[in-house]
Amino acid sequence: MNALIPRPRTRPAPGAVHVPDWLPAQEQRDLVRACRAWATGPVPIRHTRLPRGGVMSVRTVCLGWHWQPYRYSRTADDVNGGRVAPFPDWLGDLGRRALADAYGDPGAGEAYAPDTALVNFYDERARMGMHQDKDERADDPVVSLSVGDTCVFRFGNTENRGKPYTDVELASGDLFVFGGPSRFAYHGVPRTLPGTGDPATGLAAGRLNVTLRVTGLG
Ligand SMILES: O=C(O)CCC(=O)C(=O)O
Ligand SMILES: [Fe+2]
Repeated sequence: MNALIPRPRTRPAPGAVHVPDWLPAQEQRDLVRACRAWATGPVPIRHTRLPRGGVMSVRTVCLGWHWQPYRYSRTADDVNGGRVAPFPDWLGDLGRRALADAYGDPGAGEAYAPDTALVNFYDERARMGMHQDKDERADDPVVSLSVGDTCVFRFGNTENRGKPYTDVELASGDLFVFGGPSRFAYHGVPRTLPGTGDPATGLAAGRLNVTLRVTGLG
């Protein structure tokens, strides 16, 4: 929900930009509707299984390429073997607009060609530990869009999971981009703030996050 006083843009690290209230309400609703459809299949949204037997508390469904720890494939071999839904053109357009706005660089926007999206759903207990997005074979920026409950997004350094890091609140409609020197920075979601989302988005509870990436895979 929009605050009376707009939240300022911040740059927690070089190449990392937080743009509050970037996605208009109607597009948040459209994104929720699309995520709801993707969550049903061809590969259903699921708690990702980790190699050591654990499961992630977040539920994830992928577009374009399927991600499982720690690789991308065209088929969801750890779910139902299905081929993931295609990465839609409109989502690429959204990513180009996002990047151009975040960096104030129309050229960077035009050149951006994401080919995968990870759609994450957080219920009130879900969290994501500090990690790097490093299974891509390209160093193009990651574009992240959030809808629903606000979360604490921890954006760290490229060396380790610890300090220095910056905690940023990502609210519904916020954009976060990390590229350049921050592309391989550790980041995570220590918690969400249940009840902070506006049900008018179509999401009665929880948080959706969509990250767009360039896999560099052919
Ligand atoms: O939920 C978020 O804001 C971050 C998600 C994330 O880091 C990931 O999917 O790799
Ligand atoms: Fe990540």
